[in-house]
Amino acid sequence: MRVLVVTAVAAEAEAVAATEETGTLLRGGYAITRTPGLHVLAAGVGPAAAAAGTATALALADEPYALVVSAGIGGGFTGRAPLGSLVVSDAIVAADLGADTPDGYLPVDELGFGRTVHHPPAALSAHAADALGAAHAPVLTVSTVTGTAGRAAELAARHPRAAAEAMEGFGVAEAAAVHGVPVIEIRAVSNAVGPRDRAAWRIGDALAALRDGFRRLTPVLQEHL
Ligand SMILES: O=C(O)c1cccc(C(=O)CC[C@H]2O[C@@H](n3cnc4c(=O)[nH]cnc43)[C@H](O)[C@@H]2O)c1
Repeated sequence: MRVLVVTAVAAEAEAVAATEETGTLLRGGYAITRTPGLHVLAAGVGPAAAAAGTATALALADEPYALVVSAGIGGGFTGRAPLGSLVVSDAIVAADLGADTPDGYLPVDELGFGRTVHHPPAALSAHAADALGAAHAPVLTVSTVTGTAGRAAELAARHPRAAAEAMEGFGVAEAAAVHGVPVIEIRAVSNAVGPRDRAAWRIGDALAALRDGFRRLTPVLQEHL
């Protein structure tokens, strides 16, 4: 069983891999840390970087991966995912991939092309959420971090079950789908989705939650993969 975990930055990769070993460079300049059963790639911030890095790692793998995990810190929707908590996706949703119209936002699938949702394996994601004490809910992928109450309310109304937003999950999922590999997303909440307030970020707490979450995840992966 081999799992590819894709983070945005090195601090997230270090929390996930929980090893003293430093990563090596994959073709394309991506840092990858290989531990038994878990390969952790830092692919950069945003859906495009995440898709490019994931696709590269999957294409260059000498053995197939059984699962791809998009992991890192994220924003939590108020009342749904508090600071320092974890969210395991039951859906990975592209929340700003579409068109603005006089009648409101239209997602790209309603425009007649592409898709906006990937569904992780249901039993695996439910078991993972249970083992991690995490919310089991949709995670939104955005290209622009939400920074106002108005935008937060708009997203919360459009996605009433969404617990978190981040910037990479949908890109990772698109690349995984091309390679026929299942995908889940795990986010540790570092900030609330809403008005910009950098002083309120709790990145250290979120990275600690991510580290603890991956320690609990290993037996779940062994059972399902
Ligand atoms: O400058 C800001 O106001 C600001 C607010 C939140 C996050 C950022 C980032 O640049 C971090 C992007 C990075 O972290 C993930 N992340 C963390 N919190 C959020 C969020 O609330 N919404 C979207 N992404 C978030 C993201 O996946 C990136 O990897 C800046």
